[in-house]
Amino acid sequence: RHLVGSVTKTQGLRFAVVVARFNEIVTRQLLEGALDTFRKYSVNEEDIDVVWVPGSFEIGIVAERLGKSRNYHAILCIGAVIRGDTTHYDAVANSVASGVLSAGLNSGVPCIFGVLTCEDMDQALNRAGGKSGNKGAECALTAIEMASLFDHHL
Ligand SMILES: O=c1[nH]c(NC[C@H](O)[C@H](O)[C@H](O)CO)c([N+](=O)[O-])c(=O)[nH]1
Repeated sequence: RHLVGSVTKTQGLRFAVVVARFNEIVTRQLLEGALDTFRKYSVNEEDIDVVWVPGSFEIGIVAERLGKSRNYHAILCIGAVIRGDTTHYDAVANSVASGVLSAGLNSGVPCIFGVLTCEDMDQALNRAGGKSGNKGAECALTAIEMASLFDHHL
């Protein structure tokens, strides 16, 4: 048997989106891309909760708490870690990735990694609705597939 999530059967699926305010000109566009995709795939507005956190470092603990609430089928994590001239880029980038992974493993609810890690603002904006597409939209599709896989098969 091949167990696969469907992206067409979204009825009843509930999502949380954890989004970082840091680099908001990027993360707001990632969020819009995600919400547009949820709408396009007929996810009801009232089945989506958006939770804002100060920075990407804070995403993991909030995602785990939302997962443990058992209120959501998947949690989409959105942020933008940009090296630019910050010194603790590596510390933040590495901790954010492991934070999102742990949140999923610890809560048992799929936590989707929609955090950009870029060298500069241009790269980030290109991936948030620019010429490289919108990572927020891509990750919303991943969230739907994983939510459906877990809800129907796992
Ligand atoms: O989301 C980000 N947070 C950043 N730092 C803040 C961090 O996420 C925490 O909010 C902060 O360290 C307090 O815990 C960033 N940089 O510093 O470069 C960044 O690029 N992106």
